[in-house]
Amino acid sequence: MQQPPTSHARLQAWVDEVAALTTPDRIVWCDGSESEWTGITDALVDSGALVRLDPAKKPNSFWARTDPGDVARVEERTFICSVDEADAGPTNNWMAPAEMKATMTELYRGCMRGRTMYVVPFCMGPLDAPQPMFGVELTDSPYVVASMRIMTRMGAEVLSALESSGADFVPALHSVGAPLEPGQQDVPWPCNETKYISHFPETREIWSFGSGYGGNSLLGKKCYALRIASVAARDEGWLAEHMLIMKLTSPEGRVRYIAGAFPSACGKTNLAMLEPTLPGWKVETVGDDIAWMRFGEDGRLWATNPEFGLFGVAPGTDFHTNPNAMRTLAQGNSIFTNVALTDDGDIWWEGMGSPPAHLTDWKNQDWTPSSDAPSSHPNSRFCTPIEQCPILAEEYHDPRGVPIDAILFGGRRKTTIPLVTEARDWVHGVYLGATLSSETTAAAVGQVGVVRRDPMAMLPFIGYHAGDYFQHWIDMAKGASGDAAKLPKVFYVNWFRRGEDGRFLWPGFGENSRVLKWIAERLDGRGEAVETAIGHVPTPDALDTTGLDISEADLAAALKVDRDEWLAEIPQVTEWFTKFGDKLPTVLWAELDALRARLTEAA
Ligand SMILES: Nc1nc2c(ncn2[C@@H]2O[C@H](COP(=O)(O)OP(=O)(O)OP(=O)(O)O)[C@@H](O)[C@H]2O)c(=O)[nH]1
Ligand SMILES: O=C([O-])CC(=O)C(=O)O
Ligand SMILES: [Mn+2]
Repeated sequence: MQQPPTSHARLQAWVDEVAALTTPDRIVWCDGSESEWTGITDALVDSGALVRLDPAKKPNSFWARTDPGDVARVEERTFICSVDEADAGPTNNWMAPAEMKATMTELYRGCMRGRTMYVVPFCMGPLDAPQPMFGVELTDSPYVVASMRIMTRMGAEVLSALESSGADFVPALHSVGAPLEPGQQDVPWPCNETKYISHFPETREIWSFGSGYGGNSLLGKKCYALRIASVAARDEGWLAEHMLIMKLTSPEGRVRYIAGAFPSACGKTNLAMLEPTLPGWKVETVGDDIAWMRFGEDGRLWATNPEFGLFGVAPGTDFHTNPNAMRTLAQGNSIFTNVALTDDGDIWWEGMGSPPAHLTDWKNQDWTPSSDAPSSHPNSRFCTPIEQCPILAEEYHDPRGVPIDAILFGGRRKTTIPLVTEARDWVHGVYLGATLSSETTAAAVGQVGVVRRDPMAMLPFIGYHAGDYFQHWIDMAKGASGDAAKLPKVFYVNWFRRGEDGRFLWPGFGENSRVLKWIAERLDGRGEAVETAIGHVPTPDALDTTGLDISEADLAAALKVDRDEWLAEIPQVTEWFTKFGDKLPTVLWAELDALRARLTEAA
């Protein structure tokens, strides 16, 4: 008798059960090998789903176009299916697990007909971690398999580690929801108008249906490493956060590790890969999107990046803004989705220098610089191996991670929020995170540019009640062996404040190193600041602006604490906090009261 593909009984039973429900033509157990990648990408090229880029320009790289209706995360269709509705809280969509499973089971029935079901064993974080974080994704999308090979550690090694440890894994089921009838011609981007991105926090399961877009389909990323992991983190006393992690070294050689939470498409990848304009300063990348943070034996908060690749916003990325991303991509082995294709087999997007005379746009139409619409979707993405990043920190590979000195919160705000503010203490820092606001971006389906609260940049990713999440953050102070000095210092940044003429006041990108320098000085107990009603803000002189082309007026406007703008925030924050009822930690109400009092006193 033939050996079953795995000795892991629970995995085998689940694969059999899903196959019986979804009825794929065949099942492939992915080993993650080079030859498997070649086979999958060759087949996608043959079917027209991918276009191979010119190997002289981007070796082993591909251009993908989605269905125009499947370009971003679908927050309206994302569900936290806790047993008790109250556990999902006011910021999540909820459906009872049994009801969701009944609904989705009918959608899944026969949904892989005519397709291959791939079994993708993956591990979030290093495989040699003390407790490797396993998952297995079942998917009928070869695009997802290829992308998962870039974004996670996956394949035979993971499966054998899973088998030999007998460890548990997060089962993550994905289907594009587009069965093929015999003889039916496939489309380049199969998907379904009906979409569900469902999470079952108690049983740690993920069910995704109808979308092939990365944020909805690469289930190790947002679904596992944020939504499911945030629940595990609450239960076990750690944090799963939407954060970049960077290593910052001063000219004197002093190393600081900084984590930063900015909402989707608000600058994490760019800050994580920053090339400082200040001489002698060095930035190295540990992570660009997700941080898992646990207390070490030393009482400090240590962060790891569970991912293996970068799934970054393409538009705006070029040699001036993010040279290290360009160098990463130049090495190839990447998938570009919804960008434009040049006539000579390379990729292009808005922000990458002056446009060529002709392109094929993300909708596969001819495009010229006189075209009305952009050539690339604003949420077009590159998917590329993080190990190709030329400034990857060696600590990336260390399962212990790095001890975090500072946490930055930041959003995209035209007004109100100064370039940088240091929190007064940990609880005030949690208040800043809990009230973080940002203009919406193209990373999620819906209106762009609307200011909304996005607490800790986790609004779409908290897998439970956000009020409990705030309390969990406050309780982290107890985890630092009671020694508050060991907690990271919290800062609030805004690279996106604008002048009355609509210009960005601050040049951003590599120039953000000047703000990082001030933060490092504050960590050293140096750095000039004024104590304002909202926290400690640098004096214009305290920022190193040597060689920077910025007017005094713009710098002052970027740093300004405008009392009226801040007073106008108070009723909005009150309304926001009221949503959480008695789940809102009372210390956060106290922070709001204290802020109001300070603002009024300052009058
Ligand atoms: N003006 C300005 N724009 C920036 C800055 N940093 C990033 N951006 C732009 O903001 C957009 C998104 O930046 P990313 O760094 O990809 O955002 P992210 O936070 O990693 O986003 P997700 O991958 O969606 O979580 C890009 O178009 C960038 O060019 C900055 O300092 N100033
Ligand atoms: O998940 C995605 O599609 C990309 C991402 O990082 C985000 O939206 O924050
Ligand atoms: Mn993200």
